Amino acid sequence: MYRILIVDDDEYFLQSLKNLLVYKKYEVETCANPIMALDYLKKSTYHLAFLDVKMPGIDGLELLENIRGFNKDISVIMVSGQSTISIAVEAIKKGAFDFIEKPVDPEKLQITLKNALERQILYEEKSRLMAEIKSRYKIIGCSKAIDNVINTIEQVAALNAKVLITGETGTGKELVARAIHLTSNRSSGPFIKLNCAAIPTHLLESELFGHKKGAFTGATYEQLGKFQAANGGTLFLDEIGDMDLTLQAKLLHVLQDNEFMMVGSNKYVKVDIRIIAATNQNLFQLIKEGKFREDLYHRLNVFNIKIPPLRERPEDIEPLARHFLREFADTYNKKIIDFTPQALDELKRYSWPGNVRELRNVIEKTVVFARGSLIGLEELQQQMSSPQPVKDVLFSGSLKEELENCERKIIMKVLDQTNGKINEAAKILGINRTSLYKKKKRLGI
Ligand SMILES: Nc1ncnc2c1ncn2[C@@H]1O[C@H](COP(=O)(O)OP(=O)(O)OP(=O)(O)O)[C@@H](O)[C@H]1O
Repeated sequence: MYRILIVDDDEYFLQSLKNLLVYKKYEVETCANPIMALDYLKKSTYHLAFLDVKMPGIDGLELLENIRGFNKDISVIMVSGQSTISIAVEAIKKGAFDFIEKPVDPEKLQITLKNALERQILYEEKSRLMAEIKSRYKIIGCSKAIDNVINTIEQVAALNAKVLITGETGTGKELVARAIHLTSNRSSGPFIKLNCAAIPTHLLESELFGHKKGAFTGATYEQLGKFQAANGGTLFLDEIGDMDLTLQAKLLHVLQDNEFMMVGSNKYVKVDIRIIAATNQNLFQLIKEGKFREDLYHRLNVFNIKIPPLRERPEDIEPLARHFLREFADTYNKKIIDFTPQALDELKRYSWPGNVRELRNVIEKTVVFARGSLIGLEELQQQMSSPQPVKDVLFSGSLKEELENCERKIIMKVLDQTNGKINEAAKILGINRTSLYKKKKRLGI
């Protein structure tokens, strides 16, 4: 049953509106004191509130502002004896759902109530779905950015539309792609990932489309490609910015016509797949440089999900760190319950160039070596690749040069520690192998 709170200093109005609503089978409470109304709203759950605009102490608009400070969910309908358009507009701007005038016209009240409660049902359904997506796919974070990402996952999942996910390395692009797949009506089909940067260009075509026996030297048997493997499901093209121009043209053709030819074949094969692509590169820049086809970009970018780097959403660090702490304490059977306040501060202060992947790796290593039930600052710093705060660095060249020097030194040190083992070094640095290869090349290591 829907619960409604009516706040008005006019006892006669309170009682008559209450009678009307109780008659319509709503559960109603009344409050003649606006300050006390705040307590009511903090202690109990209501689906809807009627607030009188003119009340002694704090008026309805101020009360509305206060309520929005701690409760974004409740639908609020403002009620006024001498309404003006400007008050109504202001109320809507402050988050009211609608505005009704005294004396209340029962028919108008009925329509407003119906609309408000319908919005409430939708709102609750949306919050439930968002919470479910967060917990089912373990997408952790309380920032507005993460809420926006989840919102978009929920919107695009049911559509068959292509999605382009952008964001720096380690921000969670693959996690989001999997969440879209699992929330969609293709969830029982396969989710196939192809990392376009990890496969040499000459092999990528056959990886994507498959090849016939004898199609090229070494093709001793027929092999199906990722397109066929993903039939009925989702194909996740990671690092799409690294795909070579000739292959981009072929991919464009498949996206237009949903058909392709295996290497060495002259017959078209039809497939039913959804494409999700991701990149940590700036595709606009690549288009400008003639390295990425603009038409392909538009085909892939029907919906765009941009995941900001962790340093731009520091409020996510604490919930993520605690989540990974629980995960690894379980995995390694350790009785660790939390971080010390100093360790938490350090986590929040660091800029996380490798984003969530780096944070996850640091927490894993720290848990492995931890002794007590709390992770302290020192234990944590031992596992962080660059615990120095940025403000301690003395600049001598341009910022870009300094950053590159710093990056070069760290990568060389870690490579030295791991005897040149790329996989291990990438893990310590919190980036993937491909990114490490690219960085080595760019920095001349
Ligand atoms: N919001 C999040 N909540 C929980 N785990 C996360 C979140 N974001 C990222 N992760 C974890 O961080 C790690 C890296 O994420 P993922 O591989 O999805 O990043 P990516 O952006 O695809 O990286 P790359 O560009 O290097 O391929 C994974 O272990 C992933 O589960």
